[in-house]
Amino acid sequence: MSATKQAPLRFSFLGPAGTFTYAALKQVAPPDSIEIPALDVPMALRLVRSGEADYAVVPIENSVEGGVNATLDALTDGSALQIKAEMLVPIAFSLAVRPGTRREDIRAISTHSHAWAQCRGWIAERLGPVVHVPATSTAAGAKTLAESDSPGFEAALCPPATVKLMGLESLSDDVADNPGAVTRFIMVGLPGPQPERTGADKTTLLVQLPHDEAGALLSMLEQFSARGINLSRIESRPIGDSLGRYAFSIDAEGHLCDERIQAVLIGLHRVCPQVVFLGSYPSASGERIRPRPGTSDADFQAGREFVERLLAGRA
Ligand SMILES: O=C(O)C(=O)C[C@]1(C(=O)O)C=C[C@@H](O)C=C1
Repeated sequence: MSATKQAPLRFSFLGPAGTFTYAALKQVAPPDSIEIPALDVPMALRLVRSGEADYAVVPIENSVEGGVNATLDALTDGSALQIKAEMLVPIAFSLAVRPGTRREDIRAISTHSHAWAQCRGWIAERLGPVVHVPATSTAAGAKTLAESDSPGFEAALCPPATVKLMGLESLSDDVADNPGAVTRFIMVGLPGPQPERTGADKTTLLVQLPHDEAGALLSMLEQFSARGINLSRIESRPIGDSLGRYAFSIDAEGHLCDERIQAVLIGLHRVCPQVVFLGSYPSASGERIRPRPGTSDADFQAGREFVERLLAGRA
C-alpha cells in the first residue's frame, strides 16, 4: 500500500522572487513548497490568517535599521499568529542597471526604504545627489527597472543574485554603509504546538504597560531580570489609540517549556494589562543558554517541592 502524499506547504513572503526575504524562505521551505509572493508584510501575514498560506516569511529586525515596524505591528493587528522559526540573511546590495547604463547616467535609484537607509552614504559619496524612488521591496524595484518602458529611475539596489535573475547588470557589488549587515527573518504560522525546546531558544512577546503608573516599565523588566533572562531585543511601538501610549515588543532568551519563562509570563500577566505570546522557537545563532544559578527547571522544581512540603505541614 502506498503512503498518502502530503500536500505541499504554501509559503507567502515579501515578494517578488529575488528579495532578501525570498533567500530566507529558501532556508526553511521544503523544495516542493508553493511560493506565494505578497506585495507587503501585512498581506503576507493576512494570507496565513485567511488560510491561503500555511506560513509567511517576513523580515523582523535589521542590524542597521532596527525592528521592522510593518512586521512588529502586523503580527498583532488581527487574529493570533505564532513565530515558528527565525532565519538570518547577510545583507549586501548590488547597484543594478539595464545593460549599457553608466554610473554617470544615474539620477534616481529605486529600492526598499530599509535598503536605501543602509546604502545612502555609499551612494552619496560615489554618485553624488541621487533621488530615492521607494519600492515595495528590493526585487520589486529591480523588476520594474527590467520590465517597465519608462521606470522613472536608472538603477536599483537589490541582492546580488537578483541582478541576473532580472536580466540586469551590476555596476557595483557590496554596496553598503555598514559592511557585515544582517537581517533577521521569521517564519509565521497559526497558533499551535511550539517548536521543540532546543536549549538555544527565543520567546517573542508584546507587552502593554499599565497606563500612567510610575515605575511600570521597571516592574515589567524586573519580571525578566529576577529570573536571569536576557532580552535580545526590546522596542516600543505606539498602541495607536492616543499619544504617549506604547506597547513593548520583546525577544527573551528561553522557551515556553522553561520554568523561568513560565514564571515570567505569570508575573507579566499579574502586572501588565495585556501580554501577547508570539511564539517560542530555536534561535538562529544556535548559542545555548546557560541559566543563571537558581533559575534552572530543577531549581524551580526544588522550590515547588519545598512549598508543597510546607502546605502539607511537613516543614
Ligand atoms: O526588499 C527586500 O528584499 C526585503 O526582503 C526586505 C528588507 C527589509 O525589510 O529590511 C530585507 C532586508 C534588507 O534589509 C532590505 C529590505
